[in-house]
Amino acid sequence: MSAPETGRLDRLDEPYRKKKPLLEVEGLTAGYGAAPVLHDVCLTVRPGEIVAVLGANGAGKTTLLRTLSGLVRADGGRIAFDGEDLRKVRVEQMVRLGIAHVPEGRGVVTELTVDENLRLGGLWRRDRADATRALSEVYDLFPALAQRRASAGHQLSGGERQMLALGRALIGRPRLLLLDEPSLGLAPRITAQILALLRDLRERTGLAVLLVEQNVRSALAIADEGIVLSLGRVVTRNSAADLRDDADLRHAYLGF
Ligand SMILES: Nc1ncnc2c1ncn2[C@@H]1O[C@H](COP(=O)(O)OP(=O)(O)OP(=O)(O)O)[C@@H](O)[C@H]1O
Repeated sequence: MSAPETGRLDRLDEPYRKKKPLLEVEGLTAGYGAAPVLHDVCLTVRPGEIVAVLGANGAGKTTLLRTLSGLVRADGGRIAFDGEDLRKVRVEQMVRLGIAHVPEGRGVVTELTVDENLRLGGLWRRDRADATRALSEVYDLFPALAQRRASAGHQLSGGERQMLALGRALIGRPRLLLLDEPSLGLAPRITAQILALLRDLRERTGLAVLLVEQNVRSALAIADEGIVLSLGRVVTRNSAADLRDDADLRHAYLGF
């Protein structure tokens, strides 16, 4: 396998390139048993940067997010978040540190109401007033959820559930969002709304996002950088604009 192509990253838009990385991953190896799924994965995400993780089914995208959030144990390599060694941080401490993971399949508690689900995301806040403020910020972001705050999770549409999962992650005001397949099962219009919201959040709050997405065009439309995984290895890292616009790159790494 040839070394990942990285030269074009120099052309990424400022100011993101100047900022110190928030997440730094080097030589990451991880998997579920004897044979690793991820091999020697390296990536960085800077504050306010959206990095899309692309690749075919089974390439290891979900495993990467699960390893970063501590759900899968890393066998080797370095994961640093704001300089702190994430491999030593327990899963339940990730939210306090500023990392939120929205897994594929969304993880909404279907028996609880919208309001209760959101409060779960802010339970760790000591200050009740702050938790209430965070809750109203999320309702401002998702007016559809505000209208359904008393509805149970199982009464929501797929799009509403995805918004709820995202809202629950955002209530902790994370610095880094690990987002797995937000478009899964959603109508293109809802997907576009959710992705536009991410872009807006990063502009306003400096939120950094590591975005796993099967819908390559949508992901590259909002991302700054794209990383392509194949069989658990990073085969290329490029600016999203190059992956979008350079037909040779697209054919070589994304197959379209
Ligand atoms: N819990 C698990 N136990 C054992 N192997 C697993 C487990 N989850 C995933 N794998 C294997 O790890 C590899 C990578 O899977 P992963 O779900 O990370 O890929 P992916 O790129 O997210 O795929 P998709 O786009 O289909 O969701 C696959 O070969 C898969 O079979």
